[in-house]
Amino acid sequence: MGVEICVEGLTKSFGHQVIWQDVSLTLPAGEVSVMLGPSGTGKSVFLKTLVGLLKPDRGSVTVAGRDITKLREHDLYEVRKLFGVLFQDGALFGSMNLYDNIAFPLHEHTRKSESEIRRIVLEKMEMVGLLGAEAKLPGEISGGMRKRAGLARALVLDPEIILFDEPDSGLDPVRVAYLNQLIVDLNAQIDATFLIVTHDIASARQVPDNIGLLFRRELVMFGPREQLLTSDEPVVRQFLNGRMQGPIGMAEEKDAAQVEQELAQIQEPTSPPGSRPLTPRLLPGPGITRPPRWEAIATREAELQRKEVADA
Ligand SMILES: Nc1ncnc2c1ncn2[C@@H]1O[C@H](COP(=O)(O)OP(=O)(O)OP(=O)(O)O)[C@@H](O)[C@H]1O
Repeated sequence: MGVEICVEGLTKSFGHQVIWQDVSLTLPAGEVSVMLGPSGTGKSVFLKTLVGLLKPDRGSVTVAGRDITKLREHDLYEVRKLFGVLFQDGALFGSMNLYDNIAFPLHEHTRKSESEIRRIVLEKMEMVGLLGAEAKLPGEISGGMRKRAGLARALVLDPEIILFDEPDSGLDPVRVAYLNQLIVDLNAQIDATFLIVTHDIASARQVPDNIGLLFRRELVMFGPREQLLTSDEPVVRQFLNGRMQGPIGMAEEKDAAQVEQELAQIQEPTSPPGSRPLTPRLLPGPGITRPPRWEAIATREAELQRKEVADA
């Protein structure tokens, strides 16, 4: 069913450089959340802190009831088994074929028989659409296939949580669309908690239940998708619309007067309620049962749209 991750008052710096401070949020069990933010705002550092690869200066990260920031290495190792991580480049071993790459965590962390390992590897390869490519080397396949192979490897230990670091980086828009569908389908099938770091706004609009935005060392917002997509918060609107005008600058150096002037120039500085139809959610593909929460989300989103129209 996936597990909840509860982050409270998390702060991380490297030397004198504060990356982010006082970050608090809950990633609900079994839901898909996306973390956005301009380059260098510490999204990857956030993922690494969640999985215990980096230690925060302050705050807690509670996973399955245990604060991982306080755990000793041995206990942390146990909690890490709940996680699957898809790194940006798939992080595959170049000299191993896909089968051996995907089987690697099973050989490392379990005592399963070869026939059981084979069954699991082929099952996960089928889930990500890679059946038949077992003998290929990572260098012989496309970037999209490497991501899928990395995802199959992240799945073999049946994780309760999957962290995706820019799964769409370097992929063309069609491959991104296929990957998004795969993410939504997988979430419906395995019910794990997903956190995706991405720069791709189209994905962020369609895929998650929840969206967060990091900016200027703070978590500006974290909440249900529809709340962020209809937000009037200038940073959120600028980022989701991919505009130059607004608080986010090339090097985050804009002053308040400049921001105000820019916002006044935008055609729809405060879009009237009801004028922002929600981007439809990406649904699980045919034959995949939707998790029960989908009905509640659809009702919630419909209510929000009705309220916006009524307020207009
Ligand atoms: N191990 C480290 N030691 C020192 N500084 C680090 C370390 N890891 C990350 N940083 C710094 O932390 C900041 C945030 O980096 P991070 O890679 O998390 O940003 P990001 O939001 O993921 O960026 P992008 O969107 O470009 O991938 C950067 O200034 C980076 O140089």
